[in-house]
Amino acid sequence: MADEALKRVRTRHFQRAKENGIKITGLTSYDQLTAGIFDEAGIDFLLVGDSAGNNVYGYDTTLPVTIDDLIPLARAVAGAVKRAFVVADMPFGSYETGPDEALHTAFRFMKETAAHAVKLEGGVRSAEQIRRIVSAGIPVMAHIGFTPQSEHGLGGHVIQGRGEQVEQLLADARAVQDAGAFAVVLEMVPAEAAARVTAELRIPTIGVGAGPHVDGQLLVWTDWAGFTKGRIPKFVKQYANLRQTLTDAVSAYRTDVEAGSYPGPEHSYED
Ligand SMILES: Nc1nc(=O)c2c([nH]1)NC[C@@H]1CN(c3ccc(C(=O)N[C@@H](CCC(=O)O)C(=O)O)cc3)CN21
Ligand SMILES: CC(C)C(=O)C(=O)O
Ligand SMILES: [Mg+2]
Repeated sequence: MADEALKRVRTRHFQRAKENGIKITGLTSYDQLTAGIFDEAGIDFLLVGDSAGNNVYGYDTTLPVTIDDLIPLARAVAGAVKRAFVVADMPFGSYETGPDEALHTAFRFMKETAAHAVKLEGGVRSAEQIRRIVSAGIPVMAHIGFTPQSEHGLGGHVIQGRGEQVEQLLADARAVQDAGAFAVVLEMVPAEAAARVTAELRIPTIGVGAGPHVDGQLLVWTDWAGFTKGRIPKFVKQYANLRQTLTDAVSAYRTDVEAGSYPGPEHSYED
């Protein structure tokens, strides 16, 4: 979506990008420093993901994450951007009981942070929630395919939409579009299935492990930057090796302090 250099990204720009065949780029962010860097680099949208559970809070899954865990992060990210569209992820247990709960949660993110939209997981099963939030004037990004909040129900990190399952994926995609979502994330689905969804929908598809035939891409920034500890999904391309960079830096610091070579005169004050 590269042009419109300084104008804020809006939902209509997502729509226009799809219509004009211009790819949309997204990354997660959980803090103001990365948000500022990604925004200045022209990333179109930043997701304050509940993947903060793994990447900020040290949980094994996203399930324990609460609204109160995410609000300060969403405030930091939204406060740091000039152009990027900021999406706040609704955590597990904050919208499933019904449209009233979903709208209440969306109101909290919109009133207590400067985010521009919310995201929630689920297709057909979340359509009424999406409809209610959208009817209150809040844009919703949907999320179908592999939905990490249902990891246990889905039996692990299992690719969704293979073979006959593509019909369910298409039904979910139609349901979120009909409910008024402005875009839909497709996570861990075969490239062919994502291509079918993308061709059928009017709204843009954002792939996370969904191959190239989608309208945009999204990655968890710590995966993409080589910061994540442990296994990263196959779909991630690593663009940096932050973990190694920081490991080398901290070893050098420790060595210097132990050897008495830091701080030197240039880091010390005179009387
Ligand atoms: N987009 C995204 N969704 C996630 O759920 C997620 C991330 N990123 N990144 C951080 C963690 C790490 N997660 C994952 C998810 C999948 C694999 C994985 O290895 N998947 C296999 C395919 C599934 C399988 O057959 O097990 C792979 O080869 O990619 C690893 C870590 C879950 N988390
Ligand atoms: C991986 C993306 C889609 C997400 O929901 C998150 O980072 O929380
Ligand atoms: Mg999430």
